[in-house]
Amino acid sequence: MSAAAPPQGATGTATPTPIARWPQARAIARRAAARVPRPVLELDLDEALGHTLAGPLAALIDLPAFDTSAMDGWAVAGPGPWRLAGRVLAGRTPLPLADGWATEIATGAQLPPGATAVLRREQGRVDQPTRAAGTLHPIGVGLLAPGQDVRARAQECRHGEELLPAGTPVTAAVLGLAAACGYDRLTVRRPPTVELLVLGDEVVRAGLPGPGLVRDALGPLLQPWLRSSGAQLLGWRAVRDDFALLRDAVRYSPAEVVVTTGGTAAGPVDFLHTALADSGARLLVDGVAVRPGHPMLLAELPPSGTETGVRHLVGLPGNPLAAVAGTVTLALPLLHASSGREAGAGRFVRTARALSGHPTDTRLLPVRLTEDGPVPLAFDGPAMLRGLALADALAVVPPGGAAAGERVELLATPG
Ligand SMILES: Nc1nc2c(c(=O)[nH]1)N[C@H]1C(S)=C(S)[C@@H](COP(=O)(O)OP(=O)(O)OC[C@H]3O[C@@H](n4cnc5c(N)ncnc54)[C@H](O)[C@@H]3O)O[C@H]1N2
Ligand code: MOO
Repeated sequence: MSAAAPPQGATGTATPTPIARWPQARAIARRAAARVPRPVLELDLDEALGHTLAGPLAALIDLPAFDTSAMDGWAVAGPGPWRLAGRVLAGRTPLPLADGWATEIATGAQLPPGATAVLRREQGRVDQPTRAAGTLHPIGVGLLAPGQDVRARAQECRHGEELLPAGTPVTAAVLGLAAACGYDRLTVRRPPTVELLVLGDEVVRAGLPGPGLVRDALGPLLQPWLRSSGAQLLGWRAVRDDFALLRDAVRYSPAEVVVTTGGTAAGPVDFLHTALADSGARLLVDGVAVRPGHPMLLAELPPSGTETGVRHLVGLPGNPLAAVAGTVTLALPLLHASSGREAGAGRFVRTARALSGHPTDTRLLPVRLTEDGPVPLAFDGPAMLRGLALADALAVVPPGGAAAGERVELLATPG
């Protein structure tokens, strides 16, 4: 027996787990995350990007906070022509405006009390006998409607109004909205920590692969996907095809979620199952009725030295598109749920053409979205990424295929 081989007896779990249907596998992954308590953190806005809101975001002020001019021009009171006096710039407090008067105003400036509308610069002409005084005449506009070109206070939201639900991913737009309504810090879920282990002696991380070797496609592909799930990626490393190395890498990983690639099948150096059994892991999913990717698995790991809570391992198959299928089926649902993100309603489109499926299993198909719905891309074999790199989404084709006119679910492929 080589040093790479598992010990006698460590040949897998005692009770084989039945192959899960694809929707069931996703649900199991989400449910597994529910067992993990998830504390909250307060972060400055510039640290919060990519996290997930722990509670609803409620406005701390009215938005806008005051009646605001939507245009450069004049704030006017009553019907024109108007006598002209002064100006209001953004950021200044205006004086009240009496009926029949107008004052020059900038976009974003606070409307003077008493003003009824804003006349745009291009809609007015000023007779100005002196620099201090003049008369403003409207050109080409009839009676100004009350509130014309005024953004009324609280038009967007009222103080205390809920703007976003708990579980919303913090995007750049969320940061902008939070800042606009008064936040300096956000309360977010503490992200789950993840470590990526890339298995396989044949996998090289740089340069042109030599004879019999392949370049690691999954480290570069999966790191951004895992990060975009709301998780904190602790790092990734290559693990050689050696039973003890793999077992220890899994056992002592500091992460709450370990994601492995390769080693899921039954090859002579596919040690993942035996390493899990030897580590006291409990398989929650061991194979999924999906193509590609059917050897994917999900296991619950006992606590490690550094991580004392429940830990999980997602085993992705080594074939790159199969690993992608495992990511969208098990890894992302687990990590989204751990981050407090909602499952979402799912996105469905009608397919104009029939999509061929697997006789008994769900098929995940890289597609381009056109006016006719999803169009399958060529080069969609389990070992290929050429189709995926051009894809807008993965179409979920039910067992037996989808007929023309049928609705199919689309899974987003993170950017
Ligand atoms: N007897 C059986 N053999 C296989 C089965 C089966 O059911 N019975 N399933 C096949 C399917 S389907 C898949 S998928 C693969 C899964 O294999 P593993 O998860 O054990 O992965 P490996 O054997 O380590 O690698 C498979 C393939 O992928 C290449 N690879 C691995 N890692 C990377 C990487 N990081 N970047 C690029 N390419 C990678 C590796 O070189 C192999 O070509 O098992 C089938 N066999
Ligand atoms: O199902 Mo495998 O996952 O075909 O490549």
